[in-house]
Amino acid sequence: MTSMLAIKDWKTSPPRRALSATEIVSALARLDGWKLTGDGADVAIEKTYAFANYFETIAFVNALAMVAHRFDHHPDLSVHYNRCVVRFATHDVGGLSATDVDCATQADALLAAA
Ligand SMILES: C[C@H](O)[C@H](O)[C@H]1CNC2=NC(N)=NC(=O)C2=N1
Repeated sequence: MTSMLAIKDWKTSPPRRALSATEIVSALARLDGWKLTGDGADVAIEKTYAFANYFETIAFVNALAMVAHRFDHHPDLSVHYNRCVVRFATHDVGGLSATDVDCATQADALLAAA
């Protein structure tokens, strides 16, 4: 069993690469509510999660921090009273990688019905 504190070691994984435009379009079609934002070095995928109150918002942020730690992949967050804007990009490839799509999927899974 893997500890919740285990961190992904990208050094032992195949190098990541930037997704092509076609791969980004097809990944976004499979994701719920995620959109492309920015351009060039600022490109990212982004989603706004809505919550009932501040406690729910922060609970989500804390759960997302565990995903970020596990993947060693850290989203930009805009945290508000009842919403959180999550933005994923991969600095190491200067664009979007499969890791952004995987982390977006994991973020959605945090809120999926049991
Ligand atoms: C050394 C470390 O694994 C890398 O710098 C990781 C850390 N977190 C990261 N987070 C994001 N969003 N993109 C990255 O390229 C990235 N790289």
